[in-house]
Formats: sequence, structure tokens, C-alpha cells
Amino acid sequence: MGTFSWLKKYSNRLSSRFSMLVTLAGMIVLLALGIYFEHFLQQSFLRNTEIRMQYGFQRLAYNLRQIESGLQEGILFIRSHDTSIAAIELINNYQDKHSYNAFLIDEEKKLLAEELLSRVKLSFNDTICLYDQNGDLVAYVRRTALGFSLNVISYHDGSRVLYRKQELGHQYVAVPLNRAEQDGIDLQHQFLYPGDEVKRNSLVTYRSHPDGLMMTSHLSITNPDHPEKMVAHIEMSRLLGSQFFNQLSANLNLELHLTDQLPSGFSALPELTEIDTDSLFPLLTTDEYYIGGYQLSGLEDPVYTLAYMEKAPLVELLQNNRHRFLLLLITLALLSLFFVYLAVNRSLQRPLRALMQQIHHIEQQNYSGQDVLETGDELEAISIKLNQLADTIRDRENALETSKARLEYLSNHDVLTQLPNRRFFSFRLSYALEQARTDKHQLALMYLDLDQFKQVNDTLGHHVGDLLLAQVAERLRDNVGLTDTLARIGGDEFNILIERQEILQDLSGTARKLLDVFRSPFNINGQMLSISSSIGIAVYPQDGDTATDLIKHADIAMYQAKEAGRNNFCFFSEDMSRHIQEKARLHRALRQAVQDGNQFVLHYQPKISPVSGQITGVEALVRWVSPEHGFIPPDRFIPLAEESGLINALGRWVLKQGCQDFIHLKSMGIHLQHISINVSNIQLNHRDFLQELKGMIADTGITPEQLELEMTESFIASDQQEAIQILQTIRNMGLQLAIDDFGTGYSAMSFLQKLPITRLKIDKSFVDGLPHDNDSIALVKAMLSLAENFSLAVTAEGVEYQEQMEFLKKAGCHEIQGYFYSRPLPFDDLVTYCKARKNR
Ligand SMILES: Nc1nc2c(ncn2[C@@H]2O[C@H](COP(=O)(O)O[C@H]3[C@@H](O)[C@H](n4cnc5c(=O)[nH]c(N)nc54)O[C@@H]3COP(=O)(O)O)[C@@H](O)[C@H]2O)c(=O)[nH]1
Repeated sequence: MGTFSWLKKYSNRLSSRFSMLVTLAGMIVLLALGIYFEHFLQQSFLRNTEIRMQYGFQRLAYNLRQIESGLQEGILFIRSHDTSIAAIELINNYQDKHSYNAFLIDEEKKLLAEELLSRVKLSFNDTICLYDQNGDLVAYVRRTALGFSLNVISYHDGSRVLYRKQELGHQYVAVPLNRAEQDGIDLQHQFLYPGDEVKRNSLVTYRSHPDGLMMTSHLSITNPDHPEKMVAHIEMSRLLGSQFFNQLSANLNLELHLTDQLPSGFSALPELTEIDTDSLFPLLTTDEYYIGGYQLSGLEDPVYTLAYMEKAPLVELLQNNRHRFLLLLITLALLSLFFVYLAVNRSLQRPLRALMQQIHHIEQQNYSGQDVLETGDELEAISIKLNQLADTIRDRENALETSKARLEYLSNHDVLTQLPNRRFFSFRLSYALEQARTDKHQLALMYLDLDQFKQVNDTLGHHVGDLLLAQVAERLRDNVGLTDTLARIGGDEFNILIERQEILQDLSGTARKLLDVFRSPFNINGQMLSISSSIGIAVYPQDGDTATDLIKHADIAMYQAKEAGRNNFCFFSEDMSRHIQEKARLHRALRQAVQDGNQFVLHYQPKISPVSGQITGVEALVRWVSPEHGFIPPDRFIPLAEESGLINALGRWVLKQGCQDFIHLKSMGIHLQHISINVSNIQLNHRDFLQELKGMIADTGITPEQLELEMTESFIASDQQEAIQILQTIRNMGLQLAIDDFGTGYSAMSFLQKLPITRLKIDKSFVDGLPHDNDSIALVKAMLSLAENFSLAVTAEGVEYQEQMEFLKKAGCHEIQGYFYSRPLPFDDLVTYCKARKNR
């Protein structure tokens, strides 16, 4: 598998996508943390730098203040030292620069110098200067590389003379006066500050010095009794040299510098006095340094103390911290990934695998309850639902199996009798034929048809017919062998396949046994019904080697049995009458035609009034054009239809089509008095006929008076009472009734008066003899007079010649029907004929 397709497959997995999402979220959090901590590191670094620098400045300020207080304490002590004050007062009062008493005054000055030495040493300072009330330098002590040097100013002839000795030396020696300046000592005290400030002992000044920073504490002493009177000025100094700053720099990890110039980038720096612990110094950032500082105020220009902190080591440290932090983040990310993997695996991947397993089981049609996931979340709900789904699928599959079995059963069985049906029988027969061919043995097919079963249906109703069929099937089932196949293949037709070789030797006995099944009557709801059957037998291989041939030949044999008087059986033989074979074929074709319904058409034969010459009505005559047999005349198929009961369905179609065509004619302006339609006795006896007639009249819109039913005398022959009742009902509905072929039957003419009819149709056989045969003339005249007596209309049919027509007209016949006027016509030709006749 390629990397790409593996990645695609992997990324399509829910757990992978979830892991990726969580990882992505984790990465975003880590990135945010990274950015935050980067910022935090920088900020804290800057802040640390500031704090460190501030701390350095705090330390420096603290040290300076310590030194300041050391300077002030040392200087203050002199003021409280009475001997020193007295000595200064003495100098103030008795020093005369022009007549200078060196013996007295210089000694005092030297004592004062000793006193100053002890002060400067005790306070660990470097220099102390004493000025008299006029500001003239009196003495000073200064730390040198060899120790402290003591210096006094004497006068000679009004000029200053500087005497000096080392701390441990015995003699003062005169040195050039400029040495004092070289030591940085002013010979004249400078009043650069307001007197009050100095008196309050608070003034400390700073000054830049070639060796460092000079701190000087200033004190002016006044007379306690006369505060306005100045006594002396004292200055004590400490030089903070490079060593001081270097050591501090080393301790604080800062580079400390002193400068007179305000560094560029700073507009001002805070005063030392402003330093407190709460505020941070403003920092200046250059490419190489963080710089901070403050200002030391002096009597002259301010001195700036600057602290430099090199950036490079800090940046390196920052980078190191960054790297460490990055490492930490990567470690955290990897750990998070690991834990995400563990969590996803535990909370998603494993349950998903279990769910897939459940689905797999369902796919494998294993519906037994799988263990439900116990995750307590939606996955558990899905797992429960999957089990429920499995139950539902199992139930549905069971139901499907049941209905499939039921469907299978129904497709192969007849619902009424529970016997195998035609389909199943065909399969079974084909299979049996294959076996017989292979094993080279015989088999027999019996075609059993109930005799006159249609009449049961038509007279007693389908319900009774159905019950009878069910009982017949039961009896037959009880009388065929276990290995025989009994099937109902049509309405009252049963087929039996016999494969038992021993039985094949005595098929006649078997057939007789089956006929005997019908010997005792059937009890249908308490009504005892007798019925017989006819059986045709065909044997493989001599009577056919295909299922179709065998069935066809058994069917023909069955017709032969019926022809032979019913309740009979017959073996097929090649020389069996062509007539039977043809009849069997025609019967099958007719059944198909009635089912199809589109092989029949109606032709109409006009009936003419001989007086007016106008068309009074038409008789509908059915025509059958079979795709298999071509045109078949009605007198061939009507009896077959009556025999098989198919006449009911066919008659229904004729009635409906005739009425519709009549209405159609009317809509075309061809107004006829009536349409005559032939109905057979079987139709009239059908229990649903009257109901169907009503429905048809209502459906087509024909008025009952326009519809004339033609029936034969034979209808009345069977059951006069019943027949008269049926005819009366039809008349009551308003229909016309005609007796067809009148005179050919056996009923007495006087019987006519009992019948509720409206017309007589004189049969062609009587018309044929007109106008010469005396018997025909007498009979026709008798019929016409009888009809007149009973107020019946008369139609003469089969009129072929002018003289026949003339005779009938003269004799008072109302309607003429026959080839003389017209043969039966297709509908379109009838329309043409009617129009032509109207226009005559
Ligand atoms: N139950 C139903 N029976 C029907 C229906 N349609 C027809 N029939 C019956 O079939 C028989 C044969 O009818 P058909 O072949 O249509 O013959 C009819 C006419 O063509 C024929 N006829 C009419 N005039 C003459 C003539 O001058 N010469 C001559 N040789 N034949 C003629 O007579 C038949 C009409 O007979 P009838 O019904 O008695 O008026 C026939 O018995 C039909 O009844 C149907 O739908 N249902």
C-alpha cells in the first residue's frame, strides 16, 4: 500500500481524526504557551535586569549614605568637642597674619591638626579641612599612600606658609603652598551653599575626582551664644576610588561608571536622594547594554553614576532558557501525544473496534446478543442500539423467511384446495420427464375435468362451487398415491402425474378408482350435490415426450371421454377424432380469447320496417377472429362457450359493447328504436345476470326500452316457473323480450300467452318456403295472427328475396331482417348504411 493511500486510510479513521484534532488543539495550546512564555521570558528577563540594576543602585546608594553619615558623624564630633572649639576661637581671636604669633597660634593649629587626624581616622575618611571664621584654611589632614599627612597654615610676614608632617613624623616642615592645591584643598573656604543648610549639618557634596568620586561633608560652626557669629568651617571628605567601584561592580555583576556628562538617550536621571525600594530605574537599551544611572548633586556640576549591564551574556542566558523551554515544550508535546494516544485508544479506538465487531457479527447474521460496551457514554448507547438493531433484523429476517416460504408456497399452490398449482405441476412434470428419459421408464398424466361444473357455479353461485372443488380435491388427494402428483391446474381441472411403474400397468383401474371418488354426493352446507368427472390419459413416451404434448394429449383424451357421455375415461391415441382434437384446441383458444377480450367484435344486422322502409333496429352478432384459428363463426364457438360456461363472460362483453355502440350511434344522429342482443339460456340462468344487467344499463346510459333481449324457446323448456319469473323481472325493468327462432321449438303456440315477451322472431326455415310453400305460408300466417292476438311485434329473419319481403309486408309483418336488406355489418359500415337509408 502506498504511503499516500495509507495516510488517506489512516486519516479517514474516526480515532485518527479525533487524535489529530486533539493533537492540533494541544499544539495550539503549546504554541500559545510558547508565545506567552517567550514574551514572559523576555519581560521577566528585562524585569530581572532592572531589578538587578536597581539592587546595584540600592547597594551603591546604601554605601554612599553610610559614607555620608560617617562623614557627618566625624564632622559633628568636632562641634561638640569643646577643646577644639576653644582652640578655634583662640585662633579666630588672636591670629594676626601680619604680626603672627607662630609660637602660640601654630601650636594650637598643630593640636587641632592632631584632633582632625583622630576624627578622620575614627570616621574612616580621607580628608578633613578646617577654616577659621573668615574662611581661611587653618589645617587639614589627608590620607596619602604613606599614611595621613597633617598640614597647618602659618603666616610669615602676612603670607601663608604651609607646614606638613606625616602622621608618625615628629617635625612639621614647610612645603610650598601650592601643595595644598595639589591635594585638592581650597585655601579659602567657598561659600557655595546657604549658611543655614550647612549649619543644619546636612550638606554632603560630590565631586568628580581624577581617582574617583570625592564625597565631602560640610559644617559651619557658629557661636552657641551668638548664633549669627561664625566660628569655623569644617569639611571632611572621602575619596571613592576605582577600587570601591570595581569591588561593587564585581559584587553586583554590573559595570559602574562615574561621569560628568548625562549619557545620550537619557533626558534626566533621578537624584540619589530619590532612590527608594519601590520604584524602578528607567533603563536605556542599546545594542550591547542595558544602561541605568542616577545623579549625584554636588556644589559644582552634577556627577552621574551609571551602571552598564552587558546584553550578550544576558541574551545568551535568554537563548539558553529558550532552548530549555523549547525542550520542555517538545517533551510536553510528546508526553501529551502519548497520553492522547492512550486516552483515544482507551476511550475511542477500543470501543469503536468493539462496535465494528458487533456490526461484523450482524453482517455474519449472528444476531445472538453481543456484550454491550460499558463506556457509559454515547458509544454504549450505540452498542445497545446495535443489539436492538440485530434483534430487529433477526425478527425481520424471520418474518421475511416466513413470508418467502408463504410466497413460495402460494406461487406453487392453489389457495382454494391447497393442491399444487399449474406452475408447480409443470416443473414437476418436466423434472419427471427428464428422470423418465434418463431411466428409460414410463409415466402417465391424467387430465380430470368435472362434468357440468359451470352450471353449479352459475346456478348455485361461486361460493358453492368453491366448496365443492375443495371437497373434490380432498377426495382425490385421499385416492392418489403418495408419490403421485395431484394438482389443480384450472377452474374444475385437475392433473395427476403417475410415476409408479406398477400402477402404469393398470391405469384403467386407477382411472376407474378416481371416477368412483364421485360416486357418492358431496355435502355442501347440508345440500347434497352430485357431480361426475371425465378423465383423459396420456402416457410417456408413446403419447408425447414433452410436458406440453403430454398435457395437450391428455386434454384431448379428456374431451373424448366427455364426448363419450361424460363420467368416463379415455386413453389418448393418434387416431383419436380430429373433431375432438380441434374442439379441445378451440376450447383452449376460446378461453384465452375471453381472457384477452380483444379478439371479439360486434357486427350489426339492420332490421327494416317493410311499410316505411326505415331502419327500426339492429341485431348485435358477435364475431371472433382468433390469432390462431382465424375467423370462427358464432355457431361454432357459441355452443363451445355455452358448454364451458365461458358464455357468461362473453355475453357480458357483448351486452356492454352493444349498448355503448347504440349510444354512440345516437350521438351520431342515428336514432334507432332498439338494439337486439342474443342471450343464451346459461346467461339467463346465471344468478348474477339480472344484477349485472341493471349495472350495465346504468353504466352505458341506454334506456331499458331500447334494449331487446333475444332468447330461444329452449329457455322456457327446462323450468317454466323459474324461466317465467326471470323474464318477468327483465320486463319489469322495462326491457323488450323477443323469442328467437320461433316455431323451431317444441312449446305449444298457446304457451306464448304465459310469457312476458314483446316480440316473436319467425325463424328463417319458415321464411325460406315463402311465398310458394303452402305449409310455410300457413305457419307464418298463423304466427302473425297469434302475435296479433297477444299484441306482440313480429320480425321475420333470413329474408333474402324481394318476394319474401313482399309477402311478409302484405301479411302484416312489422320488421324484416335478412340479406335482402343487409348482411350483418361492422360498426362503421352500419353507420354508412344507416345514413344512406335515411337519405333515400
Ligand atoms: N348467445 C349469443 N348467440 C349469438 C350471438 N351472436 C350470434 N349468435 C348466434 O349465433 C348463431 C349464428 O349467428 P350468425 O352466424 O351471426 O348468423 C346470423 C345471421 O348472419 C344470419 N342471417 C340473417 N339473415 C340471413 C339471411 O338472409 N340468410 C342467411 N343465410 N342467414 C341470415 O342468421 C343469424 C341470426 O340468427 P338469430 O340470432 O337467430 O337472429 C345465431 O343463432 C345467433 O343467434 C351472441 O352474441 N350471443
